[in-house]
Amino acid sequence: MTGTAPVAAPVPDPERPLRLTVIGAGAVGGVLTALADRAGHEVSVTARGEQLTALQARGLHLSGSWGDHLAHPRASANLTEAPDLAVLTVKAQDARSALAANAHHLDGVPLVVLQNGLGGAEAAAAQLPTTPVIGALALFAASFVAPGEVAVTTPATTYLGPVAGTAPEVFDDVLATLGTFLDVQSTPNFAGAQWTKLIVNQVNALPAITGLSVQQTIADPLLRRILTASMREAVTIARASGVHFEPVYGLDDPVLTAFAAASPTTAEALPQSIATRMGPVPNPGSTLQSLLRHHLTEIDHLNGAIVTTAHTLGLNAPLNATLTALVHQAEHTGAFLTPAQIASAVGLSA
Ligand SMILES: NC(=O)C1=CN([C@@H]2O[C@H](COP(=O)(O)OP(=O)(O)OC[C@H]3O[C@@H](n4cnc5c(N)ncnc54)[C@H](OP(=O)(O)O)[C@@H]3O)[C@@H](O)[C@H]2O)C=CC1
Ligand SMILES: CC(C)(CO)C(=O)C(=O)O
Repeated sequence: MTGTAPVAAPVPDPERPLRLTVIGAGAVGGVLTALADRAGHEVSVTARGEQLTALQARGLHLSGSWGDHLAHPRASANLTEAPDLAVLTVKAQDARSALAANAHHLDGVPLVVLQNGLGGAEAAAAQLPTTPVIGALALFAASFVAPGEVAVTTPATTYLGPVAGTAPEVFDDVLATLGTFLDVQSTPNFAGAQWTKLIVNQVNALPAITGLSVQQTIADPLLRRILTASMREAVTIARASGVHFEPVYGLDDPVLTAFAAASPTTAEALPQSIATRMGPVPNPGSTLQSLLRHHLTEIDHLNGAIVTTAHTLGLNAPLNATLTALVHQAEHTGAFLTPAQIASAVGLSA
């Protein structure tokens, strides 16, 4: 894959385990916690609600594509000491308050911000000016099965990119450390990689509106047509704002340029290739998972980011705007829609 460089992982030193903390150990953070613990690192987490109670009482159980492991990380509502390395894995809308609550222990500590959407890592760097920040984009899929239980439904690479102001040697150290338990690659243009991931995350909205998995959504002819159209709209807006798509998950600038130029029917091959990569284990996606836990979603940072970008250019992204509104409707009503209802809402004939 061009523009990315695999890194040889160092062997963890049993004499001095690395003290890694995961801020917001939900689905993705839970997976990182269990993998890091299995690799011999000393892991602590912050969590809240039922998840915090379960972690303190029973520990954290990982299952799925990366095997089974039971970890007993130190769990608290907020950090109680400064770690060697921190990873922030809360949803975008919780990032600012989670960082504010832990800022005192993050001074000078390398912080990986693993978050979908645009600008999360950059916002963290602006909020914590004395903390070196590294951006991360996970392509593996993680499910929050129950408090204390997480599962990997699709194994895949996590892409890391430096944020302006972070020293190259700090970035290299973090890449090597995460490489001791995770499949990681560096990406030089992190903003371009965030955009490519945002195109992949077009798969999130329709499952949240229908209650279906990503794979079921893409298998449905009507939903696949809507998804293809929303992805094409997103690529068009990105290109209008001068984005260069970095290689992520088999997508890159030439692939997405050809996707936007293809006939709508030919273009459907792209979401189908994403479903194939995701494999057979149903993946609800992180947005539907928020809804199923009766939480607000990240949708304003996903399809909503396409709408915002369009507006800054004096353009519109009507399909992404409607999908954003339909996810908000599902947040408020708790009811799912059928493919035909969605087609009617977005003005497509069934
Ligand atoms: N799940 C996936 O497959 C993937 C997710 N991502 C991205 O990774 C990020 C994390 O997603 P995901 O793991 O699914 O989200 P989750 O909601 O499962 O995990 C986030 C956790 O952080 C907790 N939390 C929020 N604020 C705080 C706080 N201040 N202190 C302590 N804990 C807190 C949440 O608690 P509560 O439940 O109470 O809100 C929740 O348990 C998102 O940006 C997502 O888009 C990227 C790739 C794949
Ligand atoms: C890659 C994918 C689609 C995995 O589910 C994801 O990023 C998400 O669910 O938010």
